[in-house]
Amino acid sequence: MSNTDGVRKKTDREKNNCLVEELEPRDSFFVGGVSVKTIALANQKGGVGKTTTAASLASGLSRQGKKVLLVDADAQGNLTQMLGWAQPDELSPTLADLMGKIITDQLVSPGEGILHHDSGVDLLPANIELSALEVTLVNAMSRETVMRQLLSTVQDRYDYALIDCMPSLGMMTLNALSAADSVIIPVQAHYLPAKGLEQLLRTVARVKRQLNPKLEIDGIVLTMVDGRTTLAKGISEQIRQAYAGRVFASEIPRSIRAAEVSVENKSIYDLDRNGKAAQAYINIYYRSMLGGFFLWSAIQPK
Ligand SMILES: Nc1ncnc2c1ncn2[C@@H]1O[C@H](COP(=O)(O)OP(=O)(O)OP(=O)(O)O)[C@@H](O)[C@H]1O
Repeated sequence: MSNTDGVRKKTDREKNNCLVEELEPRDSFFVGGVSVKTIALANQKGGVGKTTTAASLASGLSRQGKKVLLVDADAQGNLTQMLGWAQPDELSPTLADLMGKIITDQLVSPGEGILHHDSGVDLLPANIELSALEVTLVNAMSRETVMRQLLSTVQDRYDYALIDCMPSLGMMTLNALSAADSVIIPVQAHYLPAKGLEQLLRTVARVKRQLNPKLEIDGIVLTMVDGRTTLAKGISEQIRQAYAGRVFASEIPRSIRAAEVSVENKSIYDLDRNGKAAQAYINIYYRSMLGGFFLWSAIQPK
């Protein structure tokens, strides 16, 4: 794949030129930005480690003394459950209620609906109601920037906001990308994700051009890498070659401890502070704090 890399990039640019659908132009473009460093964890493929990565980066940043808000933007409410709220459907208000208030022009009090976890990380929870809200968003004014408006009500309270996106490229993910300063893309090193990744990168490019000029890509994180198999090593190598310069050097290994993060209500640092998964997440948040990669030129259509 390495010797065809130059050809691939050219082809991708051509694809960008002809396949990019235009987003409806909206006056919402001019809504003020959020001043915390806001990072969206996005990949339309399910089960790739978005939620585990969001929770692990948040705990790590919190341990560095940063004030961190986690935003569960997935109707499955997995992040909400991971942090110990086992019945997300019984919570109120949730992200859906608060975004609904923004849509209907009601006042949202700063901090409304935010839950405080013992670890020091705060959470805007989600539940199944977010699915209905996503349908409502389609006909809402400034529909792509409702989350950005909501997060602007707490912008002075946090150093970081991490948004755990749905496994889709629908309205909620567009809202997350419109609210974010940067995006981290977890990719499971288990199959070749080229097609899905190109689609995601084109979506990020459209959002940057049309809704959120400050949006950057922090990088692709390879997750659940099984270092024992030559298949995983080969796939990891191929992804690094295909997306040269856009992949974090640190890989998240497949590990029982990392899997336990989703059920133990403990962070990877509590479970295995010196393990490879914890160390890899530490490297990634340090890299992200430094501004990630400057990769934009690689995916901008000419
Ligand atoms: N490094 C890892 N090693 C082993 N298992 C992992 C690792 N990271 C995540 N998992 C497990 O993989 C599953 C999917 O992870 P996670 O929920 O973080 O993915 P996701 O992309 O957020 O999923 P969804 O798209 O459904 O929201 C979970 O059961 C989680 O515990």
